Amino acid sequence: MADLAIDTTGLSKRYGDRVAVDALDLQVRHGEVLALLGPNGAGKTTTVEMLEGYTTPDGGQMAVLGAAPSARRSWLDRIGIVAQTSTGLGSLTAREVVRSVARSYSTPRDVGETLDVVGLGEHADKRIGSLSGGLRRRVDVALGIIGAPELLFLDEPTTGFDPEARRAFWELIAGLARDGTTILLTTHYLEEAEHLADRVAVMANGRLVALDTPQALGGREAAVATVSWHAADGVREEQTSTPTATVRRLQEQLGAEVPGLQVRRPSLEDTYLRLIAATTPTREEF
Ligand SMILES: Nc1ncnc2c1ncn2[C@@H]1O[C@H](COP(=O)(O)OP(=O)(O)OP(=O)(O)O)[C@@H](O)[C@H]1O
Repeated sequence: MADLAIDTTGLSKRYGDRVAVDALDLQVRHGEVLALLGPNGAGKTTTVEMLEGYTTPDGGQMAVLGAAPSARRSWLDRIGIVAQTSTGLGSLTAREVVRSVARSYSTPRDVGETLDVVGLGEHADKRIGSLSGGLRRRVDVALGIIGAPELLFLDEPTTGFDPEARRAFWELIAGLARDGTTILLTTHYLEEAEHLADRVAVMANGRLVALDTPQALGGREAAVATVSWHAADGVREEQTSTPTATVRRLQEQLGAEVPGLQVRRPSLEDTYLRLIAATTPTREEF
């Protein structure tokens, strides 16, 4: 379909006896940010590598930007990749590497602006080998976006980032998404998925076990809420599916400002852990 950036049907991959990806049906719209979550060994990287054209599927169909992934220049020109393993070009500077890769794209971004936007401005002329792990990861991100891709694959992009760098990265990704870039992101950080993704796909044992907005995943919106407040004899808690009515009742009993009032629904992490616990675990996940 023309409005899909990624469209897979029954996509499968096995390694020996091990089914890494098991008949995956996945549709990602143009301009969408989709976060792929799942425990170690769930099949996220294998999925991404098939969509990037690095791994050949054993079964199923896929269209990525309307075509089968390939080494064709015209297709690669529209794709950006930040893989899980980092660049090994330690003896060159970030600017040299990014400038050189920019030449292989037909309409690259400006090199200096790209280095600035990933937060490498003041480190751009240092050898990559002398940079910290987090800064080296930013070089990977710069290389992923230098071609101004329509579709960007990010495989665990912020591993090793400090909280400040992670926030700066989120702003960068949100900006790319606002400009219409389609983004497929794998991450183990639930907060990252919640912050960035339009929809979240949860994989376990090679299968898709849930796909929804971060707000609605696994029935989160409809889940029972916990209302807690400070009473004279300590903290009280009530489970309810009508928290607004409970708060109104508490206001009538305790006054307009209910002391220590909190209304909590399951976090994305609570929901994710529940979804994963409901799947059959494999040995690798322990
Ligand atoms: N090249 C390979 N050869 C053999 N088995 C592989 C290969 N690549 C992946 N696998 C297996 O396929 C399964 C899925 O692995 P994959 O790397 O896709 O999971 P993942 O969800 O990306 O995990 P992680 O969160 O640890 O990156 C695992 O059982 C893994 O051991």
